Amino acid sequence: MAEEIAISLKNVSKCYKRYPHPVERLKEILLPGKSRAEEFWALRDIDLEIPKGHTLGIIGQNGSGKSTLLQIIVGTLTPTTGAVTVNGRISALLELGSGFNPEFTGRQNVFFNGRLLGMTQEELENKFDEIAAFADIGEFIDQPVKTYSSGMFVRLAFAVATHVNPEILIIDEALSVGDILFQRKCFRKIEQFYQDGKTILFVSHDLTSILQLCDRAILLDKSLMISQGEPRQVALAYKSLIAQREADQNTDLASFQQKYEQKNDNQIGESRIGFGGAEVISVEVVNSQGTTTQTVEWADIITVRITIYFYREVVRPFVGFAIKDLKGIPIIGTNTFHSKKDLAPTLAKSMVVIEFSWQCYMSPGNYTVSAGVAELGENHSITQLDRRFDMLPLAVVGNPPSLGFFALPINIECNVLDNSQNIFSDRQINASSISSS
Ligand SMILES: Nc1ncnc2c1ncn2[C@@H]1O[C@H](COP(=O)(O)OP(=O)(O)OP(=O)(O)O)[C@@H](O)[C@H]1O
Repeated sequence: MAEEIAISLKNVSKCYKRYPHPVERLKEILLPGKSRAEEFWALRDIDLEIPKGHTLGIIGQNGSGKSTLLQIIVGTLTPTTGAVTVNGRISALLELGSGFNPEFTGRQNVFFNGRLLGMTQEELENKFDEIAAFADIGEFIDQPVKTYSSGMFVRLAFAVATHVNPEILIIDEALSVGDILFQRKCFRKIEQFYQDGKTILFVSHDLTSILQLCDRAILLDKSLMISQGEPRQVALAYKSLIAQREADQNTDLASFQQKYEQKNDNQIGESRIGFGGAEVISVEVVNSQGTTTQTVEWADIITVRITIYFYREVVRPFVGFAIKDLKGIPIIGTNTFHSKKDLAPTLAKSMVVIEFSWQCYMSPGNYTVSAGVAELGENHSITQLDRRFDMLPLAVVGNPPSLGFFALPINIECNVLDNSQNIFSDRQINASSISSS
């Protein structure tokens, strides 16, 4: 059965008028008849369908068109060309302060903003305590919002946006303003929305958040949508783009090579960036028996062995690896520079093998191994010579009793202080305080 579409954009473009100098705007008013504005296309030919129940991450450098796209979807901007269809009630957290009256108190704004978002007075009265508890800004709820810090603002705005029962939730970067505990609370709320089958659009420069929260992503660049699909692939495309921009700015290095291969046999797509000069020839994982393998036992001592060929002399080389989970979230990794194991200068046409060994306490599951070689320059500037993302799949097997990314041996002690209060058997510990840790 075809998926129901929550948001559809067909050939959407947005053109702004820009004046090269403010005086040109004045001239246009005083001497009408001739437009003195220049056209600026903030979005071009965007074709996008977001099925219901999906969480879409939107990635892109500053000025790439992300906010323009969201505003067009929300309806606060009209596209210059193209058509937008939205199926479902939207609640959006766009610019800080939009939808709030600065002179009103937080309490008044909950009602003001809630009404704008389609709630009735009665619904808001019923929800108010829940909204105030989520925002958790204490007595500031009765102060004018113009006196709020940006963190308080986003707390209240997020609380309202997520408690008005939207079918589509749109969040533009706002969460980065809140403190870490509030961010966690918001993430849980977004995950809850996802589980409830709602559609979410999420803009962030933090790729880890995109990987954690989203099941698909798009990359905008200079008004165009240049990549869409699985978040891990789109995040890699973004990293390649950033590396390419850095390379373009570095005119000393004539050739920037970018290779991209799809390795379907491993179900992982390798991505590769670098200036050349050295090459990661191979990466192997070796277990404590000395066997090269892609499946290791939990708690075994494993070695990541990286073989590098240096085409030229590199004065301050460093080599590193990263292990990521299948969402692309880094789990463990280091490099010789961070580990203060400086490598000697290498000669041209030399082969070097570097080994990183550790006891593999990663939780059982599937991972990928990435590796790279780089050169340290003046002022700690870094030139990537060859970085190979997701070269190798790695499975950790075993059955350790633990939660989280690592299953570390945990020492548990119980001291019975008073026979009448055996804390474990009497379940005196508050269950919610355990589960929220
Ligand atoms: N009202 C406007 N008039 C003219 N140009 C505008 C206007 N609003 C946005 N732009 C331009 O359109 C481009 C896209 O802006 P937009 O705010 O959508 O980018 P963004 O990807 O959200 O950036 P950021 O990550 O910095 O928020 C930018 O170059 C911006 O300067």
